[in-house]
Amino acid sequence: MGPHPAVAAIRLAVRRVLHDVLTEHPADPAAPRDAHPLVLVACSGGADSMALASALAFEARKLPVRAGGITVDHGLQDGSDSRAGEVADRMAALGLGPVEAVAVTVGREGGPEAAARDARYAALDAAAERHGATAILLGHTRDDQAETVLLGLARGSGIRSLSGMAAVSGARGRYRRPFLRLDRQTVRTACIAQELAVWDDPHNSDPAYTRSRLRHEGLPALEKALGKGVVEALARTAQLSRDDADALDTWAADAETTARDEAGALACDKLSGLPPAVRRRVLRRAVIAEGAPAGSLFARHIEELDRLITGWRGQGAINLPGRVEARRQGGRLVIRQG
Ligand SMILES: Nc1ncnc2c1ncn2[C@@H]1O[C@H](COP(=O)(O)OP(=O)(O)OP(=O)(O)O)[C@@H](O)[C@H]1O
Repeated sequence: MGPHPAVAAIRLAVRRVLHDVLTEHPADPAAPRDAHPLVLVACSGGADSMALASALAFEARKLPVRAGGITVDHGLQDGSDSRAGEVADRMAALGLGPVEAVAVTVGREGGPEAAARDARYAALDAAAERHGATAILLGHTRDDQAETVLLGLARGSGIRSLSGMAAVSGARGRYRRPFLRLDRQTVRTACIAQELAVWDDPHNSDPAYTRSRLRHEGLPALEKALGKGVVEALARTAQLSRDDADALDTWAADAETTARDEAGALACDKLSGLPPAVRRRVLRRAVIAEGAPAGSLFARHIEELDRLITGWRGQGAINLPGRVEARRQGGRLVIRQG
């Protein structure tokens, strides 16, 4: 008898990603194990990432791939360190190695959820470097993707935000999300079918957190009103938006090159001839290139810059995040760090 269909589905999703990794980083099956690429799972101990850990351990045995795991202790609850140790033990029991529990200090920048996420990714990046890992797998599902799209919509963001999470992201494509096309229910069923011990993060059901309210109240209400297909539709919106946003970014990169003069200033007439979506992207790129942190550059900053270009006065200056100044000098826009 084969595995439960849900278990087969999660294993297939992981196998595909491992094949992608091996296509990009070919490994000789006859070479010593140490020479095989290392793939780590980022595991919170929750159902999604434990299912991912189990599928990685299973699939890696059949391939020239080493499989390990990292769990991050955010230190936000009593006993979180011993729980992280337990998650590491569970990963080791699945046959993963190396496994590591990493403690981080969570700052306050941007609110508790964003601060925890930043600290987590910094720790995962550092772990990947330390262990020489080729890839890190994350357990985001199609349901997480739908939530991310809705959160972007509610912020009034552009299509880049609506494109949600990429299946492959990070420096050199380090982060991979094998479950992005699987629904959460399949992943949870796979956990139950394999009798995996999982830990439920109380934050995931705490109504103080926006994502948790969306997960437990918002999405079920939407499904009731619009039908069960809404999660799949939102995930499709993410994919379509990603393709559109990528196309606009490429257009903006070309337009920026064309608009720059020898001194690096932007020609206002060339910018004003561009569609607003492309012009906004060119401006954003130019400001970030001067050192403004992407996360602190908001739509209102770009709108202000846009008015500087299209304004009739032909002069003026504005200050932007990261001590970047934009100055209009007749037909030119000079953006510099002050
Ligand atoms: N403390 C952590 N340590 C390591 N990886 C983590 C940690 N928290 C989250 N991750 C990774 O990020 C993914 C998304 O986490 P998030 O908490 O947003 O979603 P989730 O649906 O609750 O996932 P899970 O059921 O695995 O906890 C997880 O599946 C896991 O791969």
